[in-house]
Formats: sequence, C-alpha cells, structure tokens
Amino acid sequence: MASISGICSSSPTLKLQKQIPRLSNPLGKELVAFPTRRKFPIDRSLSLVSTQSVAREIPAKLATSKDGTIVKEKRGLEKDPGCLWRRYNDWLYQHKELGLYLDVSRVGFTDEFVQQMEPRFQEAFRTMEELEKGAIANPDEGRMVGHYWLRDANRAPNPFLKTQIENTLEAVCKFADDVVSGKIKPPSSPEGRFTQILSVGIGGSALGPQFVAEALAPDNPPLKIRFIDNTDPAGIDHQIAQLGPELASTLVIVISKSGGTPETRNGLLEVQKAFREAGLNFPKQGVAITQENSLLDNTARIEGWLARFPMFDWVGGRTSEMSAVGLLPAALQGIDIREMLVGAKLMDEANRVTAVRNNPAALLALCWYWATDGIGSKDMVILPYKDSLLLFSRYLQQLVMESLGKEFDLDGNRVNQGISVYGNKGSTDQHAYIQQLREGVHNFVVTFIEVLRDRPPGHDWELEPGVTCGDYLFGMLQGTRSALYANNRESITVTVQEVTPRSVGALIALYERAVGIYASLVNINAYHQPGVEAGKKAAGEVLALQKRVLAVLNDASCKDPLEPLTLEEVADRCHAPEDIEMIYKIIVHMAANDRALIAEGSCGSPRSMKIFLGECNVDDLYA
Ligand SMILES: O=P(O)(O)OC[C@H]1O[C@H](O)[C@H](O)[C@@H](O)[C@@H]1O
Repeated sequence: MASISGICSSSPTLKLQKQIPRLSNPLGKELVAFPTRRKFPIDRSLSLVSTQSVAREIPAKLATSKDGTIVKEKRGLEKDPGCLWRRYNDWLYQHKELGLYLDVSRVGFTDEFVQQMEPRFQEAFRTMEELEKGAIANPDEGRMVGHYWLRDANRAPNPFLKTQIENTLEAVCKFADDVVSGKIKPPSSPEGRFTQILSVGIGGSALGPQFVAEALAPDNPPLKIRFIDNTDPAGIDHQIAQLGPELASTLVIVISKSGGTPETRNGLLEVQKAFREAGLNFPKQGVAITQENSLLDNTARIEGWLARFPMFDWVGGRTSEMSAVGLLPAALQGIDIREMLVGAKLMDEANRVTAVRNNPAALLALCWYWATDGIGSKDMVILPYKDSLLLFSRYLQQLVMESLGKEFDLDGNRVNQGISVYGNKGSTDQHAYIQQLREGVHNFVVTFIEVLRDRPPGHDWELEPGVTCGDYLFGMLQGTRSALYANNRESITVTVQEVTPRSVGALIALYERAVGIYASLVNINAYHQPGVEAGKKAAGEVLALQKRVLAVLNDASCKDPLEPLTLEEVADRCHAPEDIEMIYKIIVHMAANDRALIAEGSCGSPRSMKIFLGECNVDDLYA
C-alpha cells in the first residue's frame, strides 16, 4: 500500500475545529490521542498518532484565535491528484459477485494508525467468530447474538436453532405464496383476496420493513404496505382512513419481539376498534410476529388469528430484517426474500476475512474510528444518491445509535459512546444542509451510497445531448464528494450496481457487521439497549400520575357546588407536590382534548389556573 506519508505537495493549512481533543508535543507536531483500552498494554509510543503523515511534514503550530482560545492549525488532507489516485487504487475494496465497491480513500487515516489498530481488529475478528459460534455475546442480557445465522442456518450453534430458522423461512414463504395467490383470503372482501398490508410495530419492528418496502417494493405490488409505527391517534386514524373500505381486504401484521411494547399494543387496539366498527372479524385478518408465549403471541393464539410467526430472543429488533419481521412483509409485496438472504450471506462471508483491507465491514469500522476519534466526535451523514434508499439513514439510526450509544463499556467504565447518524438522499439534501457540510462546523463524516444503474436497460434517454437525468445525479454525487474533500471534509463511498434484493441484503449485512466490529474496537456491548427501558418506565409514571389527577379532579367536580381546584390543590390531593409541573402539563394536554376544563386563569399563567373535569368520570379511569 502506498503510504500517504509520501510528501507530494504542500497544502493549505486550516484551523482545526475545537471538537477533537488534540495533544501537542514540544516538536509542535499535532498529535491525536485515541482512547486506549485497559485490555491492551498502553504503549505510549503508539497511542499518540501523528497526523503528520496525513498531511504534511510542516509542523502544526499553536495559534490563538481572537477570543484567545487555543486552536491548532491543522494541515489539510492529501490533495495531490496523483497521490489520491494511488490511494484510491491501494484501498479500493471490490466484492465481485455482489458488484459492490467500498472507497475509503477520502478518509485520511495514516499507515501508523492502521498498524496501531491491528491488534484491536484481530481481537474484534476473534470476538465476532465466537459470537457466530454461539457465545453469549450480549452479556448484559445473557443472550447469544444470532442474526447472521438467519441467512446461513448451517452456522447456527445447534440443530434445534438450525431447524427453527429453516422452518420459519419455509412457513413465511408458504404463507406469503398462499396470500398472494388468493388461497388464503379475507372472509368478506369484494376483491376476494388480500390487497393491503397494515404493519403495526415500532423501532426494529418497523424500520427494517419500512426501509425495504421503500427500496424494493415494485410499483404494483401484490399487496401494498402501510405502517402504524407510533401511538399518535391522528396518525393511526390517517392510515385507517386511507384504507377506507379496503380494510376488508387488509392483512394486519402486528410485530413486536417483546410482545408488550405500549405503542404497538395501542396500535392493535385502535385497529381492532376500526375492524369492529366496520363489522369485520379481526382474527381472520390478523398475523402476529413475536416471541413465543409473549403477551401478543398468547393473544393471537387464544383469539385464533390467521397466523403466528416466531421471533427469537437471539435476534435483536435492530437486526431482525432477515427474520420473519422483515421477510414476511417483503414477501407479501412480491420482493425476492431469498435473494435478500443471499446478498446478506455473501456479505457475511466477505466480512469473515481477517485482513482489514480485505474486509469491507472492518474498513468501515476503521474509518469510523479514525473520523470520530473512537469517541463519536463526528456525526455519520448517510447520503444515498437514490430515491429508493431514502430510509436507509433512518434504518441506520437505530442500528448504529442503539448499538453504539452506550453509557458504560464492557469493563464498566463510563464512556458515553456512540456515533450520531442523519441524512436523507442526494442530490435533494444538497438543497437543504450541504451548505453547512461544505463550509460550516466540521463535525461529520459523509458516507455516499452510489447506485450505478440509473434505469432498467432500454428505459433511458438523453434530456440534452450526451446527458441523461442519471448523469446529473452521478455528477451531483461526485461533485459534492470533491467539493467536501477540497475543504477537508472526509467521505466514504459505497457503490452498488443497482438496488436489488441482493444488494439491499448486502448493505444491511455490511452495516450490521461494521457496527459489531466497531463495538469491539471501543469495547462496548452492541446488543442491548438499557437506555430505552428508562424512557418506558418514566412514561409509565406519567400515566400513573395522570390517573391520580383525573381521580382528584373527578371528586372535586362531583361536589355540589362544583369545586374548581388550583394546581397546588390538585398536586396536594395527588400527594405529589413535587410533580406540580408534570401535573400542569397533564392538565394542559387534557384541556386541549376537552377532558379537563380551565374554570379560571389560563395555561399561560399556571398559578392563575382553576380546573375541573370534563365529561369523563372516575369509573372510566379504572375501566
Ligand atoms: O419489537 P418490540 O419488542 O416491540 O420492540 C420494539 C423496539 O422497542 C425498543 O425501542 C427497543 O429498544 C428496540 O430495539 C425495539 O426494536
């Protein structure tokens, strides 16, 4: 590999943004300290990586800005075209069978950095190998991590799991075929077959299916999918209203690994109410995808729903797209799910190579570590230049941030790890925030997702001599990549030939593995989500307080004469004076929905308020 420390030409110096703690040494060389881990002997000679070889031998020097803050002048990245072309060739990764390329040449990691990281990568590869053999890779929950087995059942650690995976896939394919063919049909529908899918689920039980539907659903799918992925009553009403009479030919797929997520449960209850009001028999149109014997599974079994498919405790929500969670909705839309599995399997095989430069997931993890200093100091901007990949960044937000965003590492050190992810699609985003990326705060690294095929063969035309619409998209991507790099903004480019089930499966597998490898590099558990439980618990406490408020207001409202209460009186009667602000917010929300009446004062001056209840009565509270 040609070292980029080779001096090619001088380059302009640039002020270093304050965001990365950088150390200087007596020689004035700007150094970057990467967090070292106790697991490795701290070799001081290596733990500080000189960035000289990235830019130039010109020593960085201390500078003071107008306000006196110390900033370090940082040389730019390698800019000589000849050097860059050599670097591009040296580091280009190609997966021939997938037609996938990975270009990391516009990320300025140094030879020294790659060498320094080698032991950590070798350990990460060993950890990943143990994970795939069935180790308890999620120690906080005492679970195996088995999403890779979903696309290669032979890798499952025992025959029972292998059989479960194979049987589930067969059941998904058969059910989808029977629904699409009309063999399984709704009890009362003019079409005589299912025409719509209403998916009810949230987080990993929605984001994968949403990404894949946007990416791969044909223009006229056998069943068209829509999602209820929240507990917003207006959003639920909108989806049901859009279905209209087609509710009668809608297959409702309720997805929840735990089987008890409140938003999903609320969505189910709302949909079942709509079915009752339409005189439809929900169980004949309901499918559950959940862990066996969960609340949802037992409900579906007892009520006799049309079908139930298992989720496994060794598959996390954010890595469940290759389980029934993703495969059933995709198959019902006519998407070739076996091709998705093949793409993921081929990518998994590529990611088992233990040479960093020949392992695409390791290359991504290397870039992430370099660009974010191993502490998430920069955001990950995901920019697919393809409309159908619009939801890839939302999908990666959960996969990356729920995996890496952790307070403690595996040794119990408080690290507050993570990498923030955002982005939509190019070139659209060039008309929104690329201005800031090009010139503003330098707190990101971009990943371009390039799709080479613009249109199916024979469908393209030149909208001006020699130029097609897709040429513009191509030009916008390449132009943005160059413009960002010219201003020392680093980027990664992942290239696929076209958006197909195979390439989508490969992209999903690429990022699942990169997240797992990166988590090893920063010594965290990528497979649990303790922070989410805190939010759920707090939400439960708000609802419990609301019930007490309603009871207090109901008592006061039933008195003769009516007794409007101040906020303080409500808080005292709830025995929660310290929660007066939350009580105020609860009442404001109730008043906005005609469930509490402001007798005196206004919400803008809380202390002036006197409140009593709307029509609701205490019996409803405890119904
Ligand atoms: O699939 P469920 O059990 O309903 O969970 C849905 C989501 O809930 C939480 O937010 C978890 O952090 C996610 O990982 C999960 O995907």
